[in-house]
Amino acid sequence: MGHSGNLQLKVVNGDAGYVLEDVPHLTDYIPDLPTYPNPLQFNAAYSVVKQYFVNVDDTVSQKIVVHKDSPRGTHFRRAGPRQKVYFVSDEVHACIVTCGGLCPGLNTVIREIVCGLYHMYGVSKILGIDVVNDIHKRGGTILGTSRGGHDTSKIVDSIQDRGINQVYIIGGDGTQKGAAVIYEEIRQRGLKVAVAGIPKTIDNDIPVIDKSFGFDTAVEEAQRAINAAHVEAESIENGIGVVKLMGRYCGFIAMYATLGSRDVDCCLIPESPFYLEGEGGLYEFIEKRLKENGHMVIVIAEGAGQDLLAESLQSMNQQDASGNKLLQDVGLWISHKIKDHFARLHKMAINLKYIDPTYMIRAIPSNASDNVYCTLLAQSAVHGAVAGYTGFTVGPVNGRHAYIPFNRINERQNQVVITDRMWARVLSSTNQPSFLSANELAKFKREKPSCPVVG
Ligand SMILES: Nc1ncnc2c1ncn2[C@@H]1O[C@H](COP(=O)(O)OP(=O)(O)O)[C@@H](O)[C@H]1O
Ligand SMILES: O=P(O)(O)OC[C@H]1O[C@](O)(COP(=O)(O)O)[C@@H](O)[C@@H]1O
Ligand SMILES: [Mg+2]
Repeated sequence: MGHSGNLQLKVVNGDAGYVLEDVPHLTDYIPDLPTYPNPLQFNAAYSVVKQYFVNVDDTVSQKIVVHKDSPRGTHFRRAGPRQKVYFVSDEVHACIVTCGGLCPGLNTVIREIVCGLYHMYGVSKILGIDVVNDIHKRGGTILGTSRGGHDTSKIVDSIQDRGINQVYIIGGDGTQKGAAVIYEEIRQRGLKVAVAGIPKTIDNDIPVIDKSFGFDTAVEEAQRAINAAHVEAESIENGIGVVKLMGRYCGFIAMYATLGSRDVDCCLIPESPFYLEGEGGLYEFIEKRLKENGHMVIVIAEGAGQDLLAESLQSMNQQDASGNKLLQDVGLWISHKIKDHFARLHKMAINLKYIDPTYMIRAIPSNASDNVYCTLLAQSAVHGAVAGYTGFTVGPVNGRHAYIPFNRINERQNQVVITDRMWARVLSSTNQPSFLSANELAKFKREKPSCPVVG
């Protein structure tokens, strides 16, 4: 594993507080590169488009809610086809790589990079990939994936030895950090190789972009587990259904699955600390809800309550090969705690069923809307690389696809902001306690400035 290295930032300041956080271009370090007319203008399918190409000066604003006197803030270069390209078709030798955990839509992105390169730019040399026809109907990734094992020098040696000049890297926060150091090494070696990142994560914790692909599909699949938990719980006296959903450091899947379902009585996420015993605690709430409704459903993100687990179990502080924290099974732990608590109470017999769909929500093919999203991501990445941009991640910012410099994607991870309206919607839909005292809430409001939340 490496680090982000000596990334050179391209920031353009304009009047009235306008800031463009631009992405690198091959001509930044290789002067006098020849350009060619974009072949897209000869493509029959695109002849209906009023304006073939994105204006070179188009940018996408990160901030869309503004006041009369507020600065216009950060902008990113708009994604899309350019009039001039820096590669001719038969010069391009592309490769595609997928890293990290699985995510619905990986095969669609692969397929659409291949199809985009071929149909829009006449490129046929794409390393190791022949037939992509129906791969979008399958979950997983046809290329395989892994955690750990990053050696920048060897990777760039291999790119150089094979004559690859466009690298498409699909992966999450770890992968985008890897992509950033690969780009930096390529720049230092002065190679004409465009590096494009396509952000992937089931947890939806990549900053700046509106949402990551596959997230909607995962939230939809999570409904099946929640529905089963609800059916089980409501069919038996004092039934409790506990569903554990993915989310290592953030609770977006749990939050959206809860809001999508409306059958959930309590949603627990890593960002919102909770406690079990005493007034305002989880046990008290469970007892109250069972008395009112006779059953309840709890959704818990896998990263929630890890501090409580560490207190009662021996914390092992283990990591996977990529340095991600390995978590204790909070779903199993909380199910045992609830069962033990009510067994000790004697006055209330409960029936608890624990459902852990884990990999089922991410090992499935993407739904139709994620497929469309993946297609746009792939095409934006291809347009960017062919136009000579490099060292960028592509993604929608306020609904418009943009090229975002790696440093912005890699500087932090997105989390649910529990002082934002979206979390309030959850609390209001479940009517669960916030588990926060007035003092703690005030502290959260002070400490956590609003950061982007999907939706
Ligand atoms: N800080 C880092 N610098 C360079 N490469 C990294 C870094 N963190 C992770 N990687 C590499 O990125 C790849 C995927 O990372 P991982 O965290 O498993 O998945 P994800 O990309 O989904 O976050 C691994 O090969 C890992 O070695
Ligand atoms: O068992 P694995 O493959 O390491 O993946 C499990 C973890 O990956 C995640 O899905 C997140 O990883 P990604 O950001 O790579 O999608 C977590 O929610 C989960 O804890
Ligand atoms: Mg990760």
